[in-house]
Amino acid sequence: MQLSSTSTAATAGTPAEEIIPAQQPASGQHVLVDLKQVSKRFASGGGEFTALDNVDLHIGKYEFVALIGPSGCGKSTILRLIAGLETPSGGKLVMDGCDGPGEFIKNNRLGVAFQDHALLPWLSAWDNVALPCKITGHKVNEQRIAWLLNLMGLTGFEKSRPKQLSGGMRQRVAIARSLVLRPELLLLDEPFGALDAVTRRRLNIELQALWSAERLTTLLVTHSVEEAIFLADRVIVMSPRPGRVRMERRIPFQRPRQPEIMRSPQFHALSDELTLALDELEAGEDLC
Ligand SMILES: Nc1ncnc2c1ncn2[C@@H]1O[C@H](COP(=O)(O)OP(=O)(O)OP(=O)(O)O)[C@@H](O)[C@H]1O
Repeated sequence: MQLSSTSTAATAGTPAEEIIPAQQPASGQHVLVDLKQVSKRFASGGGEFTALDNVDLHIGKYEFVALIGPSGCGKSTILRLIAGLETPSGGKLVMDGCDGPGEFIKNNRLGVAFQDHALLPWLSAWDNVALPCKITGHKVNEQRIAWLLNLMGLTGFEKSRPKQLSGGMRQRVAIARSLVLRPELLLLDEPFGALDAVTRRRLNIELQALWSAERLTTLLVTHSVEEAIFLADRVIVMSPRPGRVRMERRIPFQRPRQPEIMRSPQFHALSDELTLALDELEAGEDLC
């Protein structure tokens, strides 16, 4: 299969009008995150290694975008650039009209939850969620913490320490923590990667509810094609060596989405198409 970032070809079960030109939020949508021809090079063995090459990626306000691609294609590097943990070697990162993520970080407009949940083991679930308030000198909003813990199915576990919680619960505490300061933009890097399929599916439903309730803009990195299709408005496929955006699909399912959509022919068609694309990229086929 030929992949193209500007593909307009219809796929089985996916009407042509639902496939939009590459890397664009829906027309008229306010662009919150705008990567313009962004490159990232790392020092490597006395030379340089290009992790990202001319990446164009636009995320609209309130959009849910999922990034998938073979290991090492630069998905986490994109998240780290947006989170201000790395700086671009070339190109521009514009966030809500400002140069770089500084304004987002300063004003707590950014929430981050990565696979390694990094909860403090000596604090309770409640205190871990409250931690960003304390670090930034914000008043601890007890009502909001209770609401977030409830939304994440953690009511009754407020006093539990991380080691007393399951992996899924710890991940949910980390997501609640990332949201306590009411960020507008949520960055999720494989937040459910280490969990079993059943727990993962349940958390996907909870995450969807949370995304709707909070009116969040979300960028999710995942290795699961099904997770990407279930959650996202758009799925973006990257290729490795160097990392580039190769393809994208707009996901047509209405919200709120029920797990039953995963059994629909349209879901299967999208899943097959994206999985095939990943297989080809993994095999290193020339897609240009
Ligand atoms: N700080 C760094 N220094 C040197 N190389 C790095 C650094 N960070 C990332 N890389 C390299 O950049 C490439 C992209 O890494 P990145 O973690 O973004 O990929 P990924 O798509 O998220 O991978 P995975 O799916 O396995 O998590 C990899 O080859 C990685 O080794």
